[in-house]
Amino acid sequence: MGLVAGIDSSTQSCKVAVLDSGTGALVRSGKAAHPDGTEIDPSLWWEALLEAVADAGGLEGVSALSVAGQQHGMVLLDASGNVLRPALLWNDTRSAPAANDLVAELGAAELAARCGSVPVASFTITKLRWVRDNEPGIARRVAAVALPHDWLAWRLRGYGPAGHGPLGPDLEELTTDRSDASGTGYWSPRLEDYDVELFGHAFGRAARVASPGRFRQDDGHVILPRVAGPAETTGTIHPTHAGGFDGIRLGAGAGDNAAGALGLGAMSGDVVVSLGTSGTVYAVTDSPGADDTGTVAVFADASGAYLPISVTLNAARVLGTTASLLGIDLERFSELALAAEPGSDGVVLVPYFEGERTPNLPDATASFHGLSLASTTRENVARAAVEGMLCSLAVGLDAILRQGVTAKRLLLIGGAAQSPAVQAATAQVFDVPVQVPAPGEYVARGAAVQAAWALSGIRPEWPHPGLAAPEPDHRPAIRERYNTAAEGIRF
Ligand SMILES: Nc1ncnc2c1ncn2[C@@H]1O[C@H](COP(=O)(O)OP(=O)(O)O)[C@@H](O)[C@H]1O
Ligand SMILES: O=C(CO)[C@@H](O)[C@H](O)COP(=O)(O)O
Repeated sequence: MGLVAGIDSSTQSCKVAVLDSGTGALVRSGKAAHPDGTEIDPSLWWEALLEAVADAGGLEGVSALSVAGQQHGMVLLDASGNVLRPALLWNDTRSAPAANDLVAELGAAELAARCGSVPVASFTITKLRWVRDNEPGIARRVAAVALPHDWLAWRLRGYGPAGHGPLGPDLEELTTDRSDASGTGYWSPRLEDYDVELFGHAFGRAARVASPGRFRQDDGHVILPRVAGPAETTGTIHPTHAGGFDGIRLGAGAGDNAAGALGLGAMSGDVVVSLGTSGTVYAVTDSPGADDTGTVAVFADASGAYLPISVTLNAARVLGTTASLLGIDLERFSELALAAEPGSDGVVLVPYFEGERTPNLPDATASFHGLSLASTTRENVARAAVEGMLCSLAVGLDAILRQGVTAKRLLLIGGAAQSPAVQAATAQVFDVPVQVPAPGEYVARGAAVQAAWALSGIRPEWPHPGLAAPEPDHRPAIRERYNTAAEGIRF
């Protein structure tokens, strides 16, 4: 039995899945937590990755591995490969004014045309503009900019600063993939290339693509990771980081949502709703769309196609926060929500607890609406939290469908997808047949798909894990009440 491994280094944790390369059956898995926060020292991701690999029983028998990661995180490296500051993550909103500046300077339509998206605070390019304006001393020392999965893969291959990488700090060996490059805001899905002029406009410094084997002259250019192809082997894991095993191939890696699509085998006609720290709704399309409203970002996927996506800042933690408010655990929370009627008797939660990315309201806060003496019950509050989390994503799906995407099946994944209340409410909020794959880490599974693809040269078609299917039960009134409440919010 050949083995492949997939890693998901996401916001709240690092997950490792070791699978049978022939059947896709899960053989063993591991997990390690990440600290909370919107800016994190990448060395904590590295330690969690090593801990999660150990928790999964190590890499013995593994022939290939890929790393998927939370998107957009800004890892700044100096010429010696040192991380210059904690990484600002996708959910850090301090660069919202910088995003507004870029839109004011270049226009939403031009930005969307050049790099597929209207950048908001989540995008790497806005974080770079924030560093230029607020940390000029650091900006001057930046020799390379990497994303979380890029940096972890570079470290796994043995590169790193003195004392942390047996192969030394060769920045020319940095690689990424098209799906994660899409989230920088300076890589174009249409051109399949970086827009280095846009990078220079935002950061005030010239950039070039990493060139393996190039003798590094300090030409003053910021190095951007080379974009590897979907089935490319970018190197091997250094034995030091593989428990002494040598020759384990490393795939290109991916952004977590694109890896999730690979893990599900999502194809045209599928839409995926992922309820993790972020809420995402995305489809797989053969051509890039365009959206200059900012509701939909046009990313590349990890298979050579495209991934129009809408993302919210507030997803699974809406339920955790509300459960804490009610003093109950998530299992009891689901029971309570199911005890309420669909529509929560008119109670609506607009869940902008951390501000919101879509719509772009970084300073917003959450709000309850429709509370009366009769409707203010624990059951209605719980259900309103579930419905509000889903409705905010349904707005994004509407925008994706307006691009001509067809939704024949909605696949529900992410930690909160395991909630029976979430599964039932999804069938009521969305007017698309819902299927819930068996509990699993589909981002890590997708990274393992990529690893198997790099190993064999053929994209594996592993059988689809078991699916639950809540009965269709669309309740348009839920969205109507939510839209009325949300439209009134301005920050
Ligand atoms: N049964 C459940 N009901 C509601 N939320 C859940 C449930 N199980 C896990 N979660 C939530 O899912 C989140 C973790 O999901 P995950 O997809 O791993 O997140 P991420 O990939 O962003 O780290 C946590 O916030 C956790 O509280
Ligand atoms: O910002 C995005 C996608 O644009 C998020 O999807 C992040 O990639 C974080 O993912 P999770 O940690 O929530 O899985």
